[in-house]
Amino acid sequence: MFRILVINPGSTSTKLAIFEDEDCKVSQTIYHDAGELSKYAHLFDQYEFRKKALLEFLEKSGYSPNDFSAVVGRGGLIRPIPSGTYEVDETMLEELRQAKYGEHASNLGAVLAHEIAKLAGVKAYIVDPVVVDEMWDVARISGHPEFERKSIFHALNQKAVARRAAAELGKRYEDVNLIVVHMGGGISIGAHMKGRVVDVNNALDGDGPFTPERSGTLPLTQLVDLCFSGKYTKEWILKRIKGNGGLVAYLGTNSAVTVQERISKGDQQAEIVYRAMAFQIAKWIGKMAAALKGEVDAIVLTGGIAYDQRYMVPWLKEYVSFIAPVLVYPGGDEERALALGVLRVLKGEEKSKSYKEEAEKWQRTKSS
Ligand SMILES: Nc1ncnc2c1ncn2[C@@H]1O[C@H](COP(=O)(O)OP(=O)(O)O)[C@@H](O)[C@H]1O
Ligand SMILES: CCCC(=O)OP(=O)(O)O
Repeated sequence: MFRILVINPGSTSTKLAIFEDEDCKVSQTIYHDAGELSKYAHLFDQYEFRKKALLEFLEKSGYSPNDFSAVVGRGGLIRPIPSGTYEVDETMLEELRQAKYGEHASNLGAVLAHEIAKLAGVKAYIVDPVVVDEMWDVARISGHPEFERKSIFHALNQKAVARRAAAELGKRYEDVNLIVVHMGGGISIGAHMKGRVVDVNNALDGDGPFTPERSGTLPLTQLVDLCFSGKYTKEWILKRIKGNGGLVAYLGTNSAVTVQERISKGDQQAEIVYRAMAFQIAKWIGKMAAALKGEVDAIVLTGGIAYDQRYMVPWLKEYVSFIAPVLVYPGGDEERALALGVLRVLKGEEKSKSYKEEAEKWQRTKSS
């Protein structure tokens, strides 16, 4: 039996789980509100507080680092690579610690996994990091050669629920076309064509709907004017785009649960903002339907906000049911997908990939 510790840091939560082979023995989701997170100027300033949550989880569950066969963390902002299970290595750790490719909570996954794995003398892994890139070249073109659209999204959960949806449709993932919508702290909408995510919004940039904590696509000229107004620092503006945008900016909370409570008590401002989020998500689903030329087997809703059966799910169905049937997987399958990715390696069913080799290979294909 293999026992695997799973560490999944998200922008609004830390999710932890312990698996024994395929069985989840214990799991916990800790939500972090916008006020708590706003104390930290940079992502790595959150390291100790997220580590404390992890150690408390281990203690409360009665485990110590020595109990694990391997540790797996959510994969963060590194260089673009194909889908798969990767051993955490020094190059990856250094890039994450320096935030060489940007800041996001997922960057903490590999670093925390490495720290616990080192104590136990076992290996640390990541699976399907947020930079998995299978995008068509035509989807990379932004509108100006100095700007490139990038594939940064909830790759792990999108792939996991897409496989589940395909199985539910009685087909292989490689034989279906799906639009997968992950609604968490960030929101990504991916066009999955026969097992490949051929287009997706960059969930971290101004590309997509607004989200609990991000602004999404903003009117460009107004943004440029703000940048040159002389009133704000670059950090302040970036924080409005990611961290203090979206629901946080309009309603002062990153919690869709709080917004739903406010709507149910008659808060009209909360209702119009939350409805606008649904409206923007629906329009992105429409874009992805066009990318798939209308051949869509199903639309799959997932992530924390897909638990919202009162407002978000029915609103989205109202807008997009004409495209394809809508399947709902609330929360998602991230912890299981992380554990199973490592289990396949531990059982010898699959080889783990080398980050350095795959990143260099990806770069060579791009430049050839
Ligand atoms: N039962 C629920 N109903 C509606 N929204 C929910 C529910 N549970 C969590 N959420 C919302 O989902 C969002 C977080 O989703 P999650 O996928 O956990 O995000 P992340 O991994 O980015 O932290 C938050 O806005 C949270 O309030
Ligand atoms: C980095 C893209 C994935 C993302 O937005 O994750 P969260 O929803 O956890 O912020």
